[in-house]
Order: sequence, then structure tokens, then C-alpha cells
Amino acid sequence: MKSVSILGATGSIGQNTIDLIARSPDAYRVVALTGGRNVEKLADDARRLKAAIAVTAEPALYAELAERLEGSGVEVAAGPQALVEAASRPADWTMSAIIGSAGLEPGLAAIGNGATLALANKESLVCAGPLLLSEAKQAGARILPVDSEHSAIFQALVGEDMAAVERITITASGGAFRDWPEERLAEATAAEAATHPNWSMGQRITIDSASLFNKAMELIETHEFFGVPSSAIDAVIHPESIVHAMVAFRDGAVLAHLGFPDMRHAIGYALNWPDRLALPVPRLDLVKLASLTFRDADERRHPALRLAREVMDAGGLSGAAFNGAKERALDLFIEGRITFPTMAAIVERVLDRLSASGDLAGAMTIEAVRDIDERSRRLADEAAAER
Ligand SMILES: NC(=O)C1=CN([C@@H]2O[C@H](COP(=O)(O)OP(=O)(O)OC[C@H]3O[C@@H](n4cnc5c(N)ncnc54)[C@H](OP(=O)(O)O)[C@@H]3O)[C@@H](O)[C@H]2O)C=CC1
Ligand SMILES: CC(=O)[C@@H](O)[C@H](O)COP(=O)(O)O
Ligand SMILES: [Mn+2]
Repeated sequence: MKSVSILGATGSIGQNTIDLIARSPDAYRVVALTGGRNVEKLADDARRLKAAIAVTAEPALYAELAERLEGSGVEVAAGPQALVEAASRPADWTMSAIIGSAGLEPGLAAIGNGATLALANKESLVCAGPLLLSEAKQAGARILPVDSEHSAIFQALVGEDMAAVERITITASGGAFRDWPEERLAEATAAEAATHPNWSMGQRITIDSASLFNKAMELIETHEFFGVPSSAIDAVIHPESIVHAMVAFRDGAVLAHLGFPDMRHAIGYALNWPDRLALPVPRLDLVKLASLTFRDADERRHPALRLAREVMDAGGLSGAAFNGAKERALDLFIEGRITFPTMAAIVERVLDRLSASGDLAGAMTIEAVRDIDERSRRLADEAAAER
């Protein structure tokens, strides 16, 4: 029986993970389930899956969670520290699916177990890739990518020599606005941006898909996780989201990973790894699909991609600044305080300010990452106020 913890259990990835686990109740023992504001869902799943502990990140929701779980035998806790403590409890497999940089420290705590971390939380790699990977090495932990493109790359690389890799290409759906004229983007609302053409995901990553900040983060994630230079990584727009990534080798061969856009593919692969077991996902019918199309991902129309390249080349703490500023700019857009294109302008301004000060060249410690994360959010507010 495999022991599992799910960080971010109430979200889109968390619920897809629970869907897979709940289909084989005898195969899994659930250690920790964590959530944020949705304590109703957290309590229901903790009770149903007989979790050892349920934790909400919100201290103010402790009493409600405790009341909902009364008599269940599930231990209850609340707050960011309790969440880190629960993540550090021994489990064979932990899903890291908290949204944003809030997922970094719980992920690091899980790595401390020396077991397997299934990593959906791409922000961890963007903010602190070298730190995460070195902690995993030290603890003897394994990180398995869950982001669909990175799972695809990982699968294409099985048995391959990294020295033979010439190029890695990830695909982007183009998001909600891929067919909008550029001039209209300033009128885009958060509700419009939060409608994905192919994938069903949380609100924040869906808006990041529309701005291509999701793809920008994934370029950085590819660079950090697979150790490939930015010059050998790119993104192409692929409106069908059937091909997830392609790895080109020095002999001219290209291995592509295809699958219906359903995250249970990538989650299931990480859950069953190194085995490849049956999954309850729709099957591809290429004849019915008839064609797969690709277009250039224009870095002028999508400044997030250009900024990602700057971050990959600068290294150090620039990923933490990029992510912190992006997360804050996204809050401001969702609140209706800035326009859609202003998000990228704010991230660029914050990166310029912090790199000019030399502060992004410091050593990567968790304290330094936290400090840059906080400062970049404050600077994003200042940049928004100046506009
Ligand atoms: N959704 C997808 O298909 C994909 C997602 N990813 C990545 O996976 C991660 C999760 O995405 P997704 O599932 O869409 O996100 P959701 O918004 O659907 O879920 C986020 C989860 O994190 C919890 N949460 C929110 N804020 C905090 C916090 N401050 N501290 C602790 N927990 C918190 C939420 O709790 P609550 O809802 O209870 O408030 C919820 O459980 C992200 O990093 C995303 O980039 C990667 C590839 C695909
Ligand atoms: C499912 C997944 O991995 C998402 O990160 C996906 O990539 C989002 O789609 P976009 O290609 O629109 O960013
Ligand atoms: Mn992805």
C-alpha cells in the first residue's frame, strides 16, 4: 500500500489526483490533505479517504474544519506552519499542487522525507529551482514533473542520453485570446481570460495561459528541471493541445508526446511511475482530429516569453522576482485595477529595478527567495500606482 499526501487537495490538480486515488482505495493510505479556503471540500475528502490529517492554510477556518471533521478521527490543523509540518510527515508520494509560491516551503518539507514529490507547482522551480533540486539530491528524494509539458518531456527522455538532446519545444494553446487582435487586449476582463479553450484548470493558471505567463514559467521550468540552456528551448502555439512537448535529438529524430488534454495523464504517470498503468482518460482518434496545427509564438505579442528568456539567462534570484511580480500583477488584474497588457509591463519594470540594484545576484537560500518574493510584490504595487 502506497502512502500519499496531497498539498492543494481542493484545487483542480488536487481533485484530479483524488479522482485517481479514490478509484483504488485499497492501494493507497492517505496521510495529509491540505487546502485553503474550501474547507467543505477538504473535510468531505478527508473523511471519505480516511486521511490522517487535514490542514487548511487559513488559521481563521480552523474551527469550521474541526467542526466538519468532528468524530471522523481525522486530525485537524490550520495555518502555513501546520501545513509545512503536515507536508513533512512521512509519505511515499506527495502531490505538490498548491498554487503560487506558497507551494514552495511545503514542497521543500515533503522533499525532506526523501521520498517522491510529484511536482505540479511550477512556481517552486521558477522561484527556486536550484534550491529545490539540491535539497532533493541531499535528501535522496525524487521529483517527478506533473506539468503536462514536462511530464511529456520526461517521458520522451526515458532511456535517452541528455548529451544527444538538441532542442526541447513545449506547446502553448494560446489561451483565451489567441485569436483576438492585439489592440483589443487592453479591454480583456478577468472573466474572459479565465476561460481556457482546452483545459479545465484553476482560475489563476487559466489567466496565465491567456497572457502566456504560464508558458513563460514553463520555459523556465524546462530550463531548471532538465538543465537545458535557454537557447535550446522554445514554445510554439498549438491550438489543439494534443501534442504537449517535443524533444529533438542530434540525429534529427523528434519524439513528441500526444494525449487528450486531461491532467489525469500526467498525474497518473507520476503516481504509477515507473510503471505505466491503465488510466481513465479519453483516447485519441487522430483520424477524427484530422489535423494538428502549429504557429509561431511571437515574443513581441507575448512579452512574457521574452521576459522568461531574460530570467533563464540571468539566473540567480531573477525567477523569484519574475514570479512574485507576476503573482501580484495577476491579483491586480483579477481585482480590475490594471489592464491585461499591464501585467507584463509591471513584471518587466520590477525585474529591471531589482536587477539594477544587484539584488538578484545573491546566493539562493530560502530566506533570500522569500525576501525577493515579498519585495517584488511591493514593487509591483508601486509600478501599478505609477501608471
Ligand atoms: N490545473 C492544472 O491543470 C494544472 C496546474 N498546474 C499547477 O498546479 C498548481 C495548482 O494549480 P490548480 O490546481 O489549477 O490551482 P487551483 O487554484 O485549482 O488550486 C490551488 C490549491 O491551492 C490551495 N491554496 C491556495 N492558496 C493557498 C495558500 N496560500 N496556501 C496553501 N494552499 C493554498 C487551494 O485551496 P482552496 O481552493 O481550498 O482555497 C487549492 O487547494 C499550480 O502551481 C499550477 O501552475 C500545472 C499544470 C496543470
Ligand atoms: C495542463 C497544463 O499543463 C497547463 O499548464 C497547460 O499547459 C495550460 O495550457 P496553455 O498551453 O494554454 O498554457
Ligand atoms: Mn503546462
